[in-house]
Amino acid sequence: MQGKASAPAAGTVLNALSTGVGSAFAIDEYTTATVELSEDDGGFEGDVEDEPDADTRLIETCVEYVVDAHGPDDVGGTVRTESDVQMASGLKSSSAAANATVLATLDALGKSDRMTREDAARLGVMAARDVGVTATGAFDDASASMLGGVTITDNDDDDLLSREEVDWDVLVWTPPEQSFSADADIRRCQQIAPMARLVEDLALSSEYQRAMTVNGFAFCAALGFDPEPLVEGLRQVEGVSLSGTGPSFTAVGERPALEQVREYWSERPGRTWLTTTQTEGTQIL
Ligand SMILES: Nc1ncnc2c1ncn2[C@@H]1O[C@H](COP(=O)(O)OP(=O)(O)OP(=O)(O)O)[C@@H](O)[C@H]1O
Ligand SMILES: O=C(O)C1=C[C@@H](O)[C@@H](O)[C@H](O)C1
Repeated sequence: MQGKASAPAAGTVLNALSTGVGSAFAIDEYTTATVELSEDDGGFEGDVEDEPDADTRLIETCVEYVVDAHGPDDVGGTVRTESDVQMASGLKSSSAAANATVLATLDALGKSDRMTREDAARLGVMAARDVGVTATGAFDDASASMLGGVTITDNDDDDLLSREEVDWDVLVWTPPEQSFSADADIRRCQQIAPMARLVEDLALSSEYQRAMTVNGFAFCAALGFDPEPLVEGLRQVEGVSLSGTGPSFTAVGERPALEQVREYWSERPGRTWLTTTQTEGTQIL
């Protein structure tokens, strides 16, 4: 029994580490999961392409929870992910890996109609909480990746507050470093809650680009990132932010303006590339 699914990465409008309310938008870069199940009870083994030392507990736990809920007894198997974006870079690869794995496992079981897509994202969030790779559960990131478009969520109760489709070009700068969400300084993020509430108000009014820019300055300050890429971005576009807990930055707007921003950002170490928003969300292949 084999199943395969592909989930988009995402960028941040509002980081949820401050108040529990977060917002993210899906981008056209993917993590793909392939799940093979067989009738044995040998457990589930995960593997991340080109990352032999990666922590595979998240994807193994996602397979296990789907099989427990919807599969027969005595099933074991493997799960392998391949990704366009590097892990722990602020582009929600953990949410994409979880979403792709949950839908690939349902596909392998022939049970893809058994869960709504929102609940499939919630199951991945539960696995992420249980293995400790998230601060709030990150239902904002998971819902954006599962449903596509831009979502706003309350991660305290995994509630979807809003979803809207947007059509932006997106510039991404990913420095070579990693920054794990589970290691972020939550206390400092909570200290900037008045700024997060302002970002939330802007996002709920669909002023996403201004929202993400305020988010960017606030969370660069709280998490100790240099805000210079934001200042460079604002010369050309209205929407620019630190993504997630970093270290990536994203800028959104029209392509010619983003090509100008790329001139500044590509002077820095790491990878700078252009992509677009994505509206289809996670797909079974
Ligand atoms: N492609 C992948 N395949 C399997 N597991 C992954 C993958 N990407 C991330 N993970 C899991 O998620 C953990 C990293 O989670 P983290 O939330 O820090 O990264 P991120 O999602 O890239 O960052 P952010 O939440 O800031 O966007 C990894 O240690 C691993 O357990
Ligand atoms: O781990 C978490 O709870 C989160 C991590 C980042 O991606 C944040 O952007 C997100 O809002 C919440």
